[in-house]
Amino acid sequence: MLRIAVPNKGALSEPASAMLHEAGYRQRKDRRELVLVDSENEVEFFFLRPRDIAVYVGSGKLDIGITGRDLLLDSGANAEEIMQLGFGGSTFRYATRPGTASDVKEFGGMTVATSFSGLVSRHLAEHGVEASVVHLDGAVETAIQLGVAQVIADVVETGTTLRQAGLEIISEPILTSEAVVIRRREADTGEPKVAQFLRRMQGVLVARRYVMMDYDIRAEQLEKAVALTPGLESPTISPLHHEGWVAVRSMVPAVSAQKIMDQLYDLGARAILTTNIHACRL
Ligand SMILES: Nc1ncnc2c1ncn2[C@@H]1O[C@H](COP(=O)(O)OP(=O)(O)OP(=O)(O)O)[C@@H](O)[C@H]1O
Ligand SMILES: O=P(O)(O)OC[C@H]1O[C@H](OP(=O)(O)OP(=O)(O)O)[C@H](O)[C@@H]1O
Ligand SMILES: [Mg+2]
Repeated sequence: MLRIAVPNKGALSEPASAMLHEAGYRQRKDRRELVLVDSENEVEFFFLRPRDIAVYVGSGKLDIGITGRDLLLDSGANAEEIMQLGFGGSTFRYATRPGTASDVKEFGGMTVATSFSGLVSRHLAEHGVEASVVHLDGAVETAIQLGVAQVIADVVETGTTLRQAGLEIISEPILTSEAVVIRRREADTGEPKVAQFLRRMQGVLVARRYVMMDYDIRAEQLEKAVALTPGLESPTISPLHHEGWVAVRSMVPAVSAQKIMDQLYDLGARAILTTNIHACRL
């Protein structure tokens, strides 16, 4: 059985379970379920706090985990990221009240409040800044108002939380994060069960990002049309009963599908259809 750690709460929990469900795995129906055996797929899921997942995977107790890159790096665990999952995107940044500082280098002698003290201590040291770091569990924005710190370092997605706390971002992001699949360092990612899991997750990513496009076009315009829809490997071209016409089938990025349809129409293509991809293996 492959043993996989999944966030049991927080921002990554629901999208992680949704993605696993799309990949054909059983997922829990009740949030109080902490372990779930999917015997059909020979996988066992452990629903754990996102912050603890790198620790379990790094120690080798669990084979694979889904967590945030920021949490992985903060943990210092013996684990590495092996796949990006395209959700839970955020930046990790410093913020202060306006006028406190305009660069990390000015934090010397100040106190920085954060839930990611490993990450922040390392970042300050790399920049040669001697500041104190106070570890808080969450809602760190309030630490400034309460006089516990002059600077905070936290996850920023839309920036709403910072704005509402009257804080402004300082400097470039400490890092850009998203949900990732992690594995213990030195572990074999080519191991068949792990490779199959990664292929399934990759299949979901492709199914979410691409649509299948079909259209008919005059043979003399085929090269121009194919340049617009090159596909991942190469488009399928089939003859049509109507002489001088061919049918083309190709995968295109979902975000540009409408624009490509307009361009194909202008080239003379007709019966242009897009359909969602439900699942795939490349
Ligand atoms: N607003 C957000 N948008 C995107 N990702 C986020 C957001 N908030 C947190 N994350 C990401 O989610 C992961 C876990 O953080 P989260 O805040 O969900 O866990 P937690 O703080 O342990 O749980 P909780 O907030 O429920 O106590 C981190 O990788 C973080 O980058
Ligand atoms: O930029 P925004 O879109 O406002 O999102 C960022 C906020 O989301 C997270 O908070 P969460 O709800 O997880 O609370 P926590 O601080 O208690 O973990 C994070 O810690 C920020 O406070
Ligand atoms: Mg949180």
